[in-house]
Amino acid sequence: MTTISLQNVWKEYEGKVVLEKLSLEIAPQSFVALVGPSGCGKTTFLRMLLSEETPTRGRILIDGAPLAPEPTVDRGVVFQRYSVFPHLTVTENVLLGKEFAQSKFLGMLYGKARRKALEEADALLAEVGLTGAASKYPAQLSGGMQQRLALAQALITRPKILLLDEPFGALDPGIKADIHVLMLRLWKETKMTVVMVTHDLSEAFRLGTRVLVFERKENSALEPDRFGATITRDIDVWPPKHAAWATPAGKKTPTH
Ligand SMILES: Nc1ncnc2c1ncn2[C@@H]1O[C@H](COP(=O)(O)OP(=O)(O)OP(=O)(O)O)[C@@H](O)[C@H]1O
Repeated sequence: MTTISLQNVWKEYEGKVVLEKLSLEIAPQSFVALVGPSGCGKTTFLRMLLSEETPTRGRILIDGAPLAPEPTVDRGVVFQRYSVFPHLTVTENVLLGKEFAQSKFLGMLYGKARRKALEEADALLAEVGLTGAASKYPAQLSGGMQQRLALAQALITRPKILLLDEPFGALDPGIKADIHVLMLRLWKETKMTVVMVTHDLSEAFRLGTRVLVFERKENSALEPDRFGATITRDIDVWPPKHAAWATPAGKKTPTH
């Protein structure tokens, strides 16, 4: 159960204001979809939640405590591309998430710990419909399968927060629809808080419990760097998804 709070957060790069006056409470188990014009700072927002960037002003709190200064395993991330490592097999890619979590320095799992991690990886691969692809390399998978793998890799550490940067943006519509069903199921089962950037409004409303619109309210031709984007719309999606998306027993996971 993770609450994210932003208190008057600003982000500037070399005097250029990208984001301003972000004050926001994200309730536990929310699925927040972020939309807005290109370049308005959506990825920057995610990177701040991941501690890859720090706010220029303001505070970000997780369950009331300041955000850790570096990325931690309780925050998973999936990008549109390049989330997985091409030289590792599907299973090795999933294990890698676990290995990073286990030991920052050695990064390898041995003996009993490795066997346990392998069991977890197998279960997760089954969950995302990739059992048959365990020994393949990412280049041998379709785009949809690669994103399923990226999800499995992000989920092996059981993050409390999952950050998604246009994860399904490059997928064909049919494959996208299947992975949406999977995403909602994973979100429900894990009880994570999800924050997803998307350019696709219908995706935002299909997956999100809440849709945030980022836009620049003010523009100045003379001082183009003066104003950043902020939240201009904050929409609770109706009907609420928690009840409607109960996982049926004997679920079926497509494999593309
Ligand atoms: N490390 C950086 N140094 C300087 N400027 C940056 C840096 N990262 C992002 N920016 C600038 O911040 C602004 C917002 O970028 P960001 O990638 O967050 O936007 P976005 O809304 O995610 O865009 P898109 O929808 O096109 O992916 C852009 O003007 C970008 O050039």
